[in-house]
Amino acid sequence: MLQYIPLWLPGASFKRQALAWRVSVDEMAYTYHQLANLPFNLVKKNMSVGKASPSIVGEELEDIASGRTDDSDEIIRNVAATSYAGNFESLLFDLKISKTIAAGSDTTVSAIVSLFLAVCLNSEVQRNAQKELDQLNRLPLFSDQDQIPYIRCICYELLRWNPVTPLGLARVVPEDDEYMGYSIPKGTTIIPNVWAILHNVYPDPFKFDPDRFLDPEKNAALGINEIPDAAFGFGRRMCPGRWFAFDTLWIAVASILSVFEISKPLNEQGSPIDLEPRYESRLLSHPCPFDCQIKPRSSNAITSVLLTEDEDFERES
Ligand code: HEM
Repeated sequence: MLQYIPLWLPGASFKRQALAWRVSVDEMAYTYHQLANLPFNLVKKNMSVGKASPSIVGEELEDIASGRTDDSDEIIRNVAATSYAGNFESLLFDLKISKTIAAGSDTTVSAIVSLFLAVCLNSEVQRNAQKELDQLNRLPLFSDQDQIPYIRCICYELLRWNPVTPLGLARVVPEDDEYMGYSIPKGTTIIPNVWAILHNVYPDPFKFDPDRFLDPEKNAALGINEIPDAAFGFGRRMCPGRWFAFDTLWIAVASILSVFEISKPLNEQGSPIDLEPRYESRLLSHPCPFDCQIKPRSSNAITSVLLTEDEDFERES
C-alpha cells in the first residue's frame, strides 16, 4: 500500500530515496553494458596479433573457430564480464571512472582483505599456516592443497567469520507456504540471514578459528556443515562461481602467508594498536578500512615474489 503514498508527504523520504537509487541502478546497467565488451575485445585484439595469454575467452573463441562449440560471441562476452565483475571496482579505477557500482562489489577481494584483518587479530593462525607452508620451500601450487590442509580451513573460516554477502540474495516464494507456524503467502520476498546461519550453529562463533574445519566428522556430529557453503547461497541459484572463487581465495591466502608477515599497526611508541573487526553494512560487505603492517618474511620471499612477475603482461590504458 506504500506505493500510493505521494512523494511530497512528510515521512515519504523512503520513496524519494528509492527514486535516487533508481538512477544509480540504471547507470550501473549502462556501465555494465559498456564494460562487458572490454575483456572480450582485449582478448580478440591480442589474439589478432598473436599475443593473447591463456584465458576463457581465448579458449572459447578457438573452440568456435574449430567448430567444437556453437556458443555465441554474446555468451562468451557475458561469461568473461561476469567473471570479471568481482573486480569491477578496480576496473573502474583503471578507467578513471570515479563512480562505484554494484556497491563496490568485490566478492573474492572482500574475503582476501578479511585475511589481513583476521591474522592481525589472531597471530597464532598466521604462525600455524606458515609452519605448514614452510615445508614446501617455495611458493604454493594448487597441487599442494592436500599437503597443506590448514590453508583450506583458513579459507572456510574467512567465508564464515564475516560472510561477504551477510544477507545472501533475496528470493520470492513461488507458492503459499508455511514455516514454523508462520504463513508465507505466494510472492513474499524472503531474505536469507546467511550471517546468522554461519554464526548460530558454530561454537564460539565470533572467534576466527580455522581449526573448526579440521575435523569434518566432529562437525557432522554437531550437526554443522563440513564447509560454510551458505556463504555462496542456496539451491539452483547458488553462486556458480564458487569453485573459481574458492580457488582464487586459496591461492591468494597460501601465497600471501608464505611470503609476508602481517601484523597490527604500531603507535608512535612502537606498541601495537588494537584493531576491531568492523565491517561495512552493505549487501556485499567489506572490512571497514584498517591499518596493518605487511613485511616480506625474508630476502628469499622477496625473490619469490619478484620471480612471479609476468613479463608478457601489458597493461591496457
Ligand atoms: C568469495 C567470493 C564469492 C561469494 C561469497 C559469492 C556469493 C554469492 C552469493 C551468495 C550469490 C547468490 C546466491 C543465491 O541467490 O542463493 C552469488 C551469485 C552469483 N555469483 Fe557469486 N560469490 C563469489 C564469487 C563469485 C565469482 C568469482 C563469480 C564469477 C566467476 C560469481 C558469479 C556469480 C553469479 C553469476 C551469480 C548469480 C547466479 C544466479 O543468480 O543464478 N561469484 N554469489
